[in-house]
Amino acid sequence: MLIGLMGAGKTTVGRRLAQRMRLPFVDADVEIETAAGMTITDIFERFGEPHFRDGERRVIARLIDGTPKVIATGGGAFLNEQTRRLILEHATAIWLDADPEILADRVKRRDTRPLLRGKDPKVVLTELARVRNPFYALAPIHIPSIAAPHEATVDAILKAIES
Ligand SMILES: Nc1ncnc2c1ncn2[C@@H]1O[C@H](COP(=O)(O)OP(=O)(O)O)[C@@H](O)[C@H]1O
Ligand SMILES: O=C(O)C1=C[C@@H](OP(=O)(O)O)[C@@H](O)[C@H](O)C1
Ligand SMILES: [Mg+2]
Repeated sequence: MLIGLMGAGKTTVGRRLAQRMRLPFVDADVEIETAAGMTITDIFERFGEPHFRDGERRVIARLIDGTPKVIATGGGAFLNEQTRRLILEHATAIWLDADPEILADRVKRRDTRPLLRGKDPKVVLTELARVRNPFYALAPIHIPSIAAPHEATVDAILKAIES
């Protein structure tokens, strides 16, 4: 289960990790969008963040309950106390970690993250790192999300899982 801030690479690295482990890959954000029949941006706009977090918790509970898989969470999932407990008790949490400056650069390409809309991503991500990193640090595995290739990050994760 990959956790960490927006742009850390949970989705992209998670997909490669799953291929290497020959496990199915699921992105919780995609599952939420499918279940709700609308985009994350629309869920935030129409129902607000608490409603999104509630759906996120239910989706992650369902995914954890199923067959073994690699799961990419959305960056805020681990901050919800119930979701965090589920993940820590029933999955292997892997924190993909990078500096806010690097993350800000990576998230510029897509405009699908409601928390960053119309704001300076570096400012938002610096504040989120301050608040969230102490929680992410509860994960048993901590991996720096270095610059490409993703394969190097996947190797580091596989090594950490083995030991
Ligand atoms: N280690 C990396 N080096 C360079 N670019 C990366 C790296 N990890 C992710 N990216 C890029 O950053 C963007 C955000 O990655 P994504 O996997 O969506 O992050 P997350 O799901 O954690 O928000 C994507 O365009 C991705 O290709
Ligand atoms: O950090 C967050 O609170 C969020 C991160 C997003 O996922 P990514 O971390 O995959 O961008 C998505 O779940 C939503 O926009 C909220
Ligand atoms: Mg993602």
